Amino acid sequence: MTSSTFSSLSCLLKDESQILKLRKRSVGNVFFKCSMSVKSQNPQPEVRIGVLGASGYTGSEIVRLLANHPHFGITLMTADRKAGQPFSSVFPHLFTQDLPELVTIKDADFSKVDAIFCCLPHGTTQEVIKALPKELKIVDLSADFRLQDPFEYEEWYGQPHRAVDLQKEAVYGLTEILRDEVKGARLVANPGCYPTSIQLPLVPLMKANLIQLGGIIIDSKSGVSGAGRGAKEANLYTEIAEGMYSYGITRHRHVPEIEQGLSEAAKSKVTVSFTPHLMPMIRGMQSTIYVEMAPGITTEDLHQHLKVSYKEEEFVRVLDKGVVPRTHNVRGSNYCHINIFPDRIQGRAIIVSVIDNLVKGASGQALQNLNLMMGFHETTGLLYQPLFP
Ligand SMILES: NC(=O)C1=CN([C@@H]2O[C@H](COP(=O)(O)OP(=O)(O)OC[C@H]3O[C@@H](n4cnc5c(N)ncnc54)[C@H](OP(=O)(O)O)[C@@H]3O)[C@@H](O)[C@H]2O)C=CC1
Ligand SMILES: CC(=O)N[C@@H](CCC(=O)OP(=O)(O)O)C(=O)O
Repeated sequence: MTSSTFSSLSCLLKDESQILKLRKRSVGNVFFKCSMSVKSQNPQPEVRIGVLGASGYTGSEIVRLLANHPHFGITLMTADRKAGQPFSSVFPHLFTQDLPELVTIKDADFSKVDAIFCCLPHGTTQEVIKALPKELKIVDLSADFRLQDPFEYEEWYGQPHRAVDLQKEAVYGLTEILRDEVKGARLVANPGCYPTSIQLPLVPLMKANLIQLGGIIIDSKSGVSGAGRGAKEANLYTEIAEGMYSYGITRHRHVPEIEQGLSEAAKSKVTVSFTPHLMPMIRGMQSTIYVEMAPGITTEDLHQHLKVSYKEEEFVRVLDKGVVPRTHNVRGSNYCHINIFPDRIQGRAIIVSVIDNLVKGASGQALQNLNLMMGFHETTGLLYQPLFP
């Protein structure tokens, strides 16, 4: 099929799954051009989107992804310190789009939107979402609504939860695992980046009782964009370049989120050793997970089970035996690559999982969720191929 045939055909298709099948026989870049032309012929968006925190890393990543979306159009964008500045001066790489100005949340007109991506710091988020009109669909990228138990929130976040009803209402948006719940949700708590990279491989294995619940060791590494765009001494180039360090040892706030998801999958309390590391790279995240297999189970069994579990999934790829997942191979995309290796210690396996923290670990998964909540195919606007190297 030639590029131009693909463009004309896929622009005529309404059903995103048909486009997906077509794309698999063509190239990703052509799909991008097609989606842009659909958008330009359709100036009134079907779904009007607000991005709260559009001047941050995850907010701007939402804006980048929505450039490729045929149904969603941005009609509201907020910022805090950068309110009043033209978006094109805050993020010149996104200058091609016709975007609204950056306003404060106080000045935002929520009658202009049908759905919200909330890309604000945790703590602030619960106060903001509590005050929003109740009919809005919301995907929240912060940690505020991920934990089901308000006391656990208080223990790990150091202050009482101030929107407990919303915390109860929120659905945890690990899309591949909780797709049906996400479809019917009004408020989705988008998972943290580390918990996404960890739960995607472990949840299916736990549900099938293929690994032991004890002795799980998780060593994770993140790019610096995971810490957001706000200026902090610890994130200066001089502090990050040519070195790495672990942080939050035994007390990182993603521990309860990881344990909550794994305990639900195992139907029994799971406790993990989790150590995150900051790496001298901009994007990307790797989790290396050491597990003990159930008696009689081999790494081939784990690999085969994950292959089967994710065989219909666009965004989770279980690599062929021996192929090492690399952050470069998912960069800028919504893909998660996973593989499993035998440990030298008998009975143990080593699982490696990689994502882009800003895409599958944040804005990409958020868009996947909002697509489902609004009744569209979940891959809509997300079929970017990774940016290698
Ligand atoms: N970065 C990542 O990889 C991931 C981040 N997350 C979570 O997503 C959320 C956003 O993260 P990220 O984009 O990295 O953060 P950034 O620091 O890059 O952006 C934060 C945004 O929130 C705005 N903001 C800050 N404080 C306030 C406030 N008090 N009132 C209103 N707006 C405010 C900022 O505006 P201004 O710049 O104008 O001051 C900016 O637009 C966080 O909760 C984060 O933990 C989740 C997964 C991964
Ligand atoms: C490198 C870095 O600093 N990463 C962040 C995690 C990013 C994330 O997922 O944060 P939320 O849970 O707030 O959404 C951290 O360790 O706190």
